[in-house]
Amino acid sequence: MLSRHQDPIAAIATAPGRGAVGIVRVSSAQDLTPLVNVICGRALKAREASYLPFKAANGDAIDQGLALLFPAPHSYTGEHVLELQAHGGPVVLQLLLARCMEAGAEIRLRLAEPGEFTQRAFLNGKLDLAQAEAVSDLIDASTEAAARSASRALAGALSSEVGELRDALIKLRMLVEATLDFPEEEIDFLQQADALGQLERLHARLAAVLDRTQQGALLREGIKVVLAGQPNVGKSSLLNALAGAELAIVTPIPGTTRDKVSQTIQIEGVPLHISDTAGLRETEDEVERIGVARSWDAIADADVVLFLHDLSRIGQPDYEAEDKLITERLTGVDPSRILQVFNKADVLHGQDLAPDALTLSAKTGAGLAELRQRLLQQVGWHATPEGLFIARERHVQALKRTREHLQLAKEVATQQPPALDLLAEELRLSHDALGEITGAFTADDLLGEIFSRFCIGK
Ligand SMILES: Nc1nc2c(c(=O)[nH]1)N(C=O)[C@@H](CNc1ccc(C(=O)N[C@@H](CCC(=O)O)C(=O)O)cc1)CN2
Ligand SMILES: Nc1nc2c(ncn2[C@@H]2O[C@H](COP(=O)(O)OP(=O)(O)OP(=O)(O)O)[C@@H](O)[C@H]2O)c(=O)[nH]1
Ligand SMILES: [Mg+2]
Repeated sequence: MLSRHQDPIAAIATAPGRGAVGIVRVSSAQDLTPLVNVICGRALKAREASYLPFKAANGDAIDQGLALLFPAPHSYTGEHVLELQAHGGPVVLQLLLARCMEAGAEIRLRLAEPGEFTQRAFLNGKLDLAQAEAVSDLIDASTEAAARSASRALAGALSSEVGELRDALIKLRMLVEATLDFPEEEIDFLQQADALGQLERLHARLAAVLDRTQQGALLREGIKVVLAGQPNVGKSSLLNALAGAELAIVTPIPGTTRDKVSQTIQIEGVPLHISDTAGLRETEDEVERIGVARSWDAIADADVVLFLHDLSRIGQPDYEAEDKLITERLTGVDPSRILQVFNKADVLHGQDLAPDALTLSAKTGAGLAELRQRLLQQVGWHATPEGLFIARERHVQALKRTREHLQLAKEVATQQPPALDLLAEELRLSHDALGEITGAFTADDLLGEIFSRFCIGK
């Protein structure tokens, strides 16, 4: 019996809906000649487009289109791949897919699951896991910078950085393992080869790759920013100013915003998921109270909280007391995630504000450019998008685990005499963690999870 990963599969590869051209594709470990003969009416030359009618079971043409056969292993999946490029109507493509299923019944053709074509490309060694993820990230890219860096990751930018680290790690492992086999020479051997120096250089290189990977992950995941503060300080006005659109309702009435309003904007290609929230205050109004509870949830979940203050009310006892209450409740939030922002600078300029406080006007736009820079700085964005590759939090975590084991290895190696078996073990664990990025050591359920997030036909 064939395993799930060897069944022939078929899907519509193009986006649902109407389009100029639509593609049905089939991938199979077995020869596709019989299927081609039935649907195309003749044999196809390898990797050459042929214009012909796609035949229904009764011999009628479903459509006239281009057929392409990529014999294994020279295809996207590494298997035999047939592409039927038809006119891009949803009904035509459904008919064509149904026709493939019917004609492919004999080879037990089934519908592909999301990401299954790319999963096969991975399983057949056409792409490693980081590249396969980049395929999905390229399709999902929401900014130009994200698309460019996904394309670089697809071309293997992250993979080759990881590959270089891995090669250095393997060299070191071999040295330590060899030393373990000749205990009488052990210390000399390691010293001669400058094992500690190698370890330190590897550690430094890993730090550089980790930094670039973190930048790449920022580009993919973006940052959650929450606008918080008392009613009427200008949170909704600031959201609108940052988004450049009238998204949230603005009025002089305190308590205008009840529900969270969110919008994704980009700064230098980094996606910022901004949420405007209900003004924080004690209230008898039930709807507003629910809104305020949601504000606190949003604050707890944010990467950055912009705590807004109203310059025109600073010094007023009621206002100050309310701000103090909010400040007290914010002590549960990591202070490095909070930015103090003083709004309405057009009315009144800063008095004795904290030195790192931001002063701006949502109304005139003064100070917004500085806010944008501070937001990027706050989340550690220091890259120029050129040469960057897209990455995921998963990659960052794997690199951090790699670093932890290297750190432990360094500690063992500096002891006198070093415990060689421990050193070997830490290097092995480090190597395993690194391997998770490209999929050399990756659990099946994680693979399933990664590919299930792709679109169907990819
Ligand atoms: N029509 C069509 N366009 C497409 C795809 C596709 O599957 N079909 N792709 C899919 O998502 C992307 C391109 N990816 C591809 C990757 C490898 C091969 C391929 O045939 N590789 C062979 C031969 C390489 C060569 O000629 O140098 C190989 O790897 O052996 C094809 C498409 C984007 N455009
Ligand atoms: N002069 C001046 N007025 C502003 C500025 N920003 C907001 N306002 C005014 O302040 C009032 C409240 O603004 P909103 O943006 O609705 O305030 P909010 O913080 O969202 O208020 P709630 O939704 O009630 O919590 C409106 O009348 C705005 O026009 C500013 O920079 N300068
Ligand atoms: Mg509001």
